[in-house]
Amino acid sequence: MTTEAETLARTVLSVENLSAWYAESKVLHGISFDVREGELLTLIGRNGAGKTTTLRSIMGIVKKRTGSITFNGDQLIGRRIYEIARKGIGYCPEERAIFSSLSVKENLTLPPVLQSGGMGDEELLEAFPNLRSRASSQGTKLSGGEQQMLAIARILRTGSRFLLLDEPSEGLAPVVVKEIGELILRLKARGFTIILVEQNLRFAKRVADRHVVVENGKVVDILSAAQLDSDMERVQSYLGV
Ligand SMILES: Nc1ncnc2c1ncn2[C@@H]1O[C@H](COP(=O)(O)OP(=O)(O)OP(=O)(O)O)[C@@H](O)[C@H]1O
Repeated sequence: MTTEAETLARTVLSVENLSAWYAESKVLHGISFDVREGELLTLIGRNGAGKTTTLRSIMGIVKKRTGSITFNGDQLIGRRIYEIARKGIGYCPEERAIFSSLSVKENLTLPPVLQSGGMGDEELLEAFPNLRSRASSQGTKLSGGEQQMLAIARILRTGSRFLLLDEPSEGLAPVVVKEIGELILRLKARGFTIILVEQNLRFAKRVADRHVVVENGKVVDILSAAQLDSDMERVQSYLGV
């Protein structure tokens, strides 16, 4: 059943028949899905299914791609990374990309503000209290959870309202995964639209509205949160768990 909110929310990102290559190797084979305003969508699937490549294709990091990716009606295929970032898409890669020689404060202030409405430094330190006490610590001296928080905080400063988060829970202790989950839910409550790549189904289930299942570079299923709840076996079979 479609809820009234789903019917009313407009489509922000539309991916249609997306194929992508690394050199001569084709890894995405016609991916299609839509993301609505304020929605939190996960990409789930086994290792190597093509989830990260989908995010990297949206962001323009994977350059050889065909099909269509429209963001607020603008075509992203053929656009460069900085042009895509300027449209208000923030990407948080799996490896977090914290600059090791820079302090927390320097890491935070490095990316340019691209859109108005980004969080100010004080607002960010309020939202991420553990970063305040670590403000002058070197990036790599942080715990995995703190690095993940910093990586997310950094894109919030740019003013992006559409976030691509690649496995933010990876390698973190359960208590930290819970904190990251709470942070993501707070962002959702503030109206951010999010695509989350996630292998941790329990985590994905807690935060998402819909789940796109990717297998061998194709979308094989799209499930609502309610469908995931009632049919965990189906999803687990996709993930081979
Ligand atoms: N830089 C690269 N050059 C060549 N092939 C790559 C590169 N990065 C990924 N691949 C290949 O592309 C396919 C899709 O990888 P991708 O990283 O998108 O998968 P994934 O679903 O995100 O899985 P994972 O969770 O393991 O990152 C895999 O077969 C992978 O080996």
